[in-house]
Amino acid sequence: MAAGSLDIEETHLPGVRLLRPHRVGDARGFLCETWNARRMAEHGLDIPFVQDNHSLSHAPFTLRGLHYQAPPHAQAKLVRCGRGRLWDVAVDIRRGAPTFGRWVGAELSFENGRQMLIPAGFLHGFVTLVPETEIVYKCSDHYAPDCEGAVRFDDPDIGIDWPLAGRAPVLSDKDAAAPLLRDLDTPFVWEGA
Ligand SMILES: Cc1cn([C@H]2C[C@H](O)[C@@H](COP(=O)(O)OP(=O)(O)O[C@H]3O[C@@H](C)C(=O)[C@@H](O)[C@H]3O)O2)c(=O)[nH]c1=O
Repeated sequence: MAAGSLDIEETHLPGVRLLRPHRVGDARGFLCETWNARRMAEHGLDIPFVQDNHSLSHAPFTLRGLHYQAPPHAQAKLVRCGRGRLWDVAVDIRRGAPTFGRWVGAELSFENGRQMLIPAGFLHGFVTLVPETEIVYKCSDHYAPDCEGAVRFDDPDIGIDWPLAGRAPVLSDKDAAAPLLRDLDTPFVWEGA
């Protein structure tokens, strides 16, 4: 298999996919194509990514999320782990969607090379599982602080089964003060299957 090939796995949330680019190894290590617009378009995934983000979390069980950017600056994201291990989550918040409020989670690590593709209309969050974990993600719109929003990571109506091993996560003040989904006037509307 060439470095540009990849596996694409559907999840139970329509539009959320797990991608695994093929790594071509040799004596030096490996190479893989983490994003190839032409190849993705062949799979019907024609996403105009315009910004890449990279963050480092020192402590294990650092939890960032659950976040979204509202229209007109809604973002699809393609997420992967640059170093370490994290557990990534997407939550459907499109009003009227049959899967409204449902979540999907997957472990992304440097070792497994997995990526999560999260369409606009979904919350995104993750928790790091080991120290010094890096996340790298592509965004389909630019950062627009006025359009940012968040929902509590432990919202009981969503019921995410975070792999926290009984620990309290490290949160930003903003995330600790986030509202519940039931109190959010979600800016996303399901447009049908
Ligand atoms: C997201 C973002 C933040 N910033 C700035 C704002 C702030 O000073 C600093 C840290 O921002 P935050 O606290 O919002 O970072 P963080 O909590 O890591 O926010 C991120 O969480 C994950 C789950 C996502 O999905 C991202 O879209 C983003 O919301 O970086 C940018 O300049 N550009 C950006 O694109």
